[in-house]
Amino acid sequence: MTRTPVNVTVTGAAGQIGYALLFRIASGHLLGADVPVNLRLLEIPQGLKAAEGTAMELDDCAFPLLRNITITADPAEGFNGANVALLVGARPRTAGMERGDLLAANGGIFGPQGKAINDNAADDIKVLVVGNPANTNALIAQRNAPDVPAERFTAMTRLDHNRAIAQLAKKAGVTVNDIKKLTIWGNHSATQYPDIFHAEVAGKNAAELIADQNWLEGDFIPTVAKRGAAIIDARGASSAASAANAAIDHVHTWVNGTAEGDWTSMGIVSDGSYGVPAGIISSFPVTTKDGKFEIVQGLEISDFSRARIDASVAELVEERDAVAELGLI
Ligand SMILES: NC(=O)C1=CN([C@@H]2O[C@H](COP(=O)(O)OP(=O)(O)OC[C@H]3O[C@@H](n4cnc5c(N)ncnc54)[C@H](O)[C@@H]3O)[C@@H](O)[C@H]2O)C=CC1
Ligand SMILES: O=C([O-])CC(=O)C(=O)O
Repeated sequence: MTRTPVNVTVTGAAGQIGYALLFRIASGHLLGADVPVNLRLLEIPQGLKAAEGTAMELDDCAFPLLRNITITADPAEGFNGANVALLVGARPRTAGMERGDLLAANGGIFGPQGKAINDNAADDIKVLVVGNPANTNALIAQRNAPDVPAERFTAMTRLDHNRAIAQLAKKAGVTVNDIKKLTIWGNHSATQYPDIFHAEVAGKNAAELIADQNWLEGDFIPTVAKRGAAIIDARGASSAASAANAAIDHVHTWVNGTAEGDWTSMGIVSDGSYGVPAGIISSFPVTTKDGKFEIVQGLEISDFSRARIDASVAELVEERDAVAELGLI
């Protein structure tokens, strides 16, 4: 049976994440090895020529699943009929900046794109915001798309999730395959809280197995939370291939489901669970099935975890208030 192609829009297609992302979408890693895709590359006018070059290379791969490529600087055309939208296009930070410092530069991008999604995307649109500050940019896009169900707007904390899994696996001396139920709470920023208290290492509770509070507080949490800055310091540019990989993972898991006995982390519109104010876009532990996600409920939150979740959520509330002040939501 021939499946109907899925329309996937990528903004910032000519940027470094775009270059690492598009070839994997076209080769079937985003949605599945049997799902044909049409690519819509949305750029600003200055980025169109480079996007055309990338499209030439995509052609040259002769990907069996890639049906057609549209390149445009017009958001209405870029999001026309989109089933999946990856909002990557935004300025990256450089050394010495926090991601929140990008709010003024990037916030203005996401209102018009949210509106264009509202007016042009397919009814089943799923949106992942990657451009920083991702949670609050996702909030801006969501608030500008009143006809789209709020839960279709998500922000990427999967890179943090994957980073935390890698660090925990190293410490425990196991492979990443043995790590389950890791959670990133809060903002994709230095205040995020990577939580190992419910995580499992080969079926055993991670915090009890590691039993090393100094490592947890002095090494694991800051290493994960500040990894983006460490990459900028080492590479001279912000994470690209790992960010693209996380975007692929995020959407693949959303569409195809979490594994039995595991969950993932996604920035989603809070319903008030775990005391996170309803309406802000915060990272939670979620399970996914049939293209829908649910927050994992009933986890016991210790005082240690509570203080860290609250601090990150307080930052998200501040960011929400700042963009409200700027008239972006
Ligand atoms: N959530 C996460 O975990 C991560 C987020 N990021 C963020 O992703 C964003 C993109 O990073 P890079 O690809 O490295 O940046 P880049 O500078 O290489 O590429 C950005 C691209 O976006 C385009 N662009 C700018 N405004 C646009 C608009 N209004 N519409 C469409 N395209 C537009 C630019 O022309 C450029 O080609 C940055 O904000 C970065 O901080 C990066 C890594 C991880
Ligand atoms: O740190 C940055 O600016 C880029 C990013 O979001 C990450 O690598 O997590």
